[in-house]
Amino acid sequence: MWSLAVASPHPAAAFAAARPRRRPRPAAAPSHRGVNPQRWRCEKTQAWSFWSSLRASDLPGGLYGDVSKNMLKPAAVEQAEASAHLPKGDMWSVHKFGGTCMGTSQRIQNVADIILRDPSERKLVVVSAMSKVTDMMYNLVNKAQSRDDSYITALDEVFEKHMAAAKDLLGGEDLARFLSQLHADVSNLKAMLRAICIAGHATESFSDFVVGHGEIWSAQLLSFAIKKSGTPCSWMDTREVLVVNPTGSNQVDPDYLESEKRLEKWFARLPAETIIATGFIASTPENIPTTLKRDGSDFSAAIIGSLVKAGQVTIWTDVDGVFSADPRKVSEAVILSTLSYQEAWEMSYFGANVLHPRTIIPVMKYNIPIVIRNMFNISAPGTMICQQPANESGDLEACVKAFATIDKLSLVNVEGTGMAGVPGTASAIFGAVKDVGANVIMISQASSEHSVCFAVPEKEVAAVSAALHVRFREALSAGRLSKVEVIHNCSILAAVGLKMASTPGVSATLFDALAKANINVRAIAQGCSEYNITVVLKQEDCVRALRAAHSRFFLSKTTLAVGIIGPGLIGRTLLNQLKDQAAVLKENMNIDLRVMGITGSRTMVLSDTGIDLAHWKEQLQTEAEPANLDKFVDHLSENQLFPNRVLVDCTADTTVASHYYDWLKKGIHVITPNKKANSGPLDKYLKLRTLQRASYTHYFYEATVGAGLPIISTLRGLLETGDKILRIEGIFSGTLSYIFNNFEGTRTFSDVVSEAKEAGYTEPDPRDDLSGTDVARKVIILARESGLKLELSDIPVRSLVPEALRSCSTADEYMQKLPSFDQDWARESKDAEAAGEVLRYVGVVDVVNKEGQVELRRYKKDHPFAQLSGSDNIIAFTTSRYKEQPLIVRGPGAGAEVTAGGVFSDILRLASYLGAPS
Ligand SMILES: NC(=O)C1=CN([C@@H]2O[C@H](COP(=O)(O)OP(=O)(O)OC[C@H]3O[C@@H](n4cnc5c(N)ncnc54)[C@H](O)[C@@H]3O)[C@@H](O)[C@H]2O)C=CC1
Ligand SMILES: N[C@@H](CC=O)C(=O)O
Ligand code: NA
Repeated sequence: MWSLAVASPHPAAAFAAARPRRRPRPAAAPSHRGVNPQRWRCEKTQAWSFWSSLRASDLPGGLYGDVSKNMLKPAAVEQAEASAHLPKGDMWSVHKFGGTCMGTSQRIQNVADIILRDPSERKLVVVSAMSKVTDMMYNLVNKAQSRDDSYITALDEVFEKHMAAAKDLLGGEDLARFLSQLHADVSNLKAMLRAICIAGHATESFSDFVVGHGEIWSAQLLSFAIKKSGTPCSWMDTREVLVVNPTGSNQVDPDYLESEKRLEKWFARLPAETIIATGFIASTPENIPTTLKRDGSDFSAAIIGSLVKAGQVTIWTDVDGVFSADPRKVSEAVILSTLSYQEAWEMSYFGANVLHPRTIIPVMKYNIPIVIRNMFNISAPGTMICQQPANESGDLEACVKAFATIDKLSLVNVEGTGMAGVPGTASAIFGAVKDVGANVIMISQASSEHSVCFAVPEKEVAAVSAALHVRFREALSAGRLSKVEVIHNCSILAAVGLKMASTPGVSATLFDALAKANINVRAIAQGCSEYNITVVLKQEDCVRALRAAHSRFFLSKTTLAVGIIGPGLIGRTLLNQLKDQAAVLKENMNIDLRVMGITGSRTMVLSDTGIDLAHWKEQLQTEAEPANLDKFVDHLSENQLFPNRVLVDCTADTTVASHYYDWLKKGIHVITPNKKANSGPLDKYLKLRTLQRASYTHYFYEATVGAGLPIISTLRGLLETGDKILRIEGIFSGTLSYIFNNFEGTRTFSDVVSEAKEAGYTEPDPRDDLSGTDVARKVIILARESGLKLELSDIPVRSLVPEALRSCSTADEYMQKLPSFDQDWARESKDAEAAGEVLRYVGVVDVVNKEGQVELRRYKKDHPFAQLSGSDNIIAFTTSRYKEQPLIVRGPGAGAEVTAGGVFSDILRLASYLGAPS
């Protein structure tokens, strides 16, 4: 079972400590009167009427002989004389233990201990059969029906299972009594199954009668186990008490009045304080054995809880309570401490295995709280389902309690202008749907009335579509309806919460979370009951949608699946920074970054849950597979665990950059220090930016200019606040800055270039720096950011690569040959020095004249550009607001740590755009 998590503590959260406790009476006295111990009178027992209720016509002629007499004598009859005086004043505490809880003798003993620890004066415990027994019993009937003799050995197994449990649990007289009853039951069942085998058929009531023994034995075992400790305890065969009417389709309706009467009679005979009742089984008004069908023992507990007006019904299971979302899909799902009846109801409708709505109805009538608890983790307080006061806080998180999903649906869209204002269209549509017996999960119609869409289970959609085509044949051919369209492979995501719709912002937050995870919503429904908002989406997006919505409302971690392309200098430095900072981000900012893949140009490593960043290098050597960018991207985008995906391109590769458009289109965010996309062909750049602006997918590239320095963000800030950029001028190359800052005196030009390369300032190929191309790219990036439509080829560049070295085939060859030009550089530098000047390689974006320049210029020694050191960049923005004195950003503009830091801060910016605290 999984259930729901709680967003904020509710007064009822303290329930665990005081459980079970008195429940305030509902304001209006319920019309249905409960069992009143004062009114119980001793009446002549009717118990045997049930046991003789198997109709003669149901039994194969004569074979059963005296079956009813041989059956275990009901506890009611057996113990009728042993009536203690009735306790007064306190309410019943009703418990229900399912098959898993009653799975072994040890577990039955644990159940007994739980009951004994319950301080309530009156306890009524509903039990299922020991685990697997119900299936074993159905199997007996099936075998007998198909005339398979092995039902005999199968019945022996059932016998042995219970005998073994009894021997473990009981001793002395109790054991002997249980075993003799068990033996008698099994002999009767053997005779009955033999009859079924001969007839080759069992009626439903025969089958229900056989199967019900599982509950009878488990109730007896538990009652003996409790009695062993000296506490008086009776067992109740609920077939004597619960009366239900079959309502077709595997459902029954309890007859509360008749059940109450019978319960009173039962208590009149047996006014016990601790009662173990059989779950699942009941009888018809004609005393024919039946079961509660699919609603099972939970329903038994709820009906009995309502009959005795219990103080509380505790459903014991093997999970800690109701989760905020399916924990198999959302690892951060939390246990809800409280849920209203309506919320629990909605959740179970939307697929959460909380409690069947029918289980909630009987107890809801009397405001009886249901508590779901884990029998294997008694310390967990569980989830209390009760009537909750309206949430007055207006707090979004408190409004949305939980999320649930339903898969394998199809959306049917009936569309056409002929529907608007025509009464009866909806009735015709849903009449056709009803005729094929399909179950409509949700309906949505926009007020234009031009289309009605609804969701049905995938397996029913073909019949629905065919029926609609037949029903609307004329309207379709006359054009009054344009189409009956089926959209396959859909899922529903439902946000559930009592006070959602009256709190502004809930749906905005939900849809924003979905939009940011690039999830397309196909249809929406929200009733005015305000309990849920339902969205239909593509099934493949459903888990991501669930996670995105859950993390937004529950302030759980903003999770981000990261793919790193190019673990070179910047890539590996970034990976190190991520490793060092991950715990802090989780702790302080609720951001959970998972590197799901790292790819170089030859090999790649992928992970479903996140690569261990302390060992990625070894993994890339030992566990790697051949690099394949498509597979890498698919791996990231198909991961269901993390709704938000980002690719970080740390290469300098043009081909990698050419994929950004497709990635953004897939909803994958892109972050990069690679300048190729933004300085490549203008049309592609514009297409990329247009897509980015139109979508919720982000593309950040701060490190492409000035590395970690805030250049792009400063420019954006100026533009977005309405400033007008006139000119951007500066030293944009860390490498060239370093070279001209350090190339003085006796040092050779080639030595300083080698130092810059060693320091990690240069591009993978240092000729990109020396040729001025890198600066030109940055000028283009800033020019385009400022609105100029320039191509790289529009920028005249003075290359510092000597003509003779331009044809070098590799960077290494270039570096080797560079010293032969040191003389030329020494001369140029000396000339400048003689004039009291320095050489500086500058870039200019002249927005006024719509052009860019890249030049080697000489500046006086007192010019700000002459004051730099190391790999400093300096960028001066002259704008309408910063006209007299430009706005200047200065600092190291190249190097592994600062560049990786710039990329990292883009990742965090993305996380904050996705909802992480800023
Ligand atoms: N070094 C610096 O100070 C700064 C660098 N950048 C940019 O950072 C990027 C990375 O620079 P570095 O780390 O210094 O270069 P690098 O050469 O050390 O690393 C690049 C990595 O990408 C890999 N790679 C190349 N093509 C690939 C492909 N198609 N698929 C997968 N992997 C591929 C290479 O094998 C290498 O491991 C460049 O675009 C550079 O312009 C930006 C600002 C400053
Ligand atoms: N090679 C570049 C690195 C940053 O973009 C530079 O030297 O500035
Ligand atoms: Na920058």
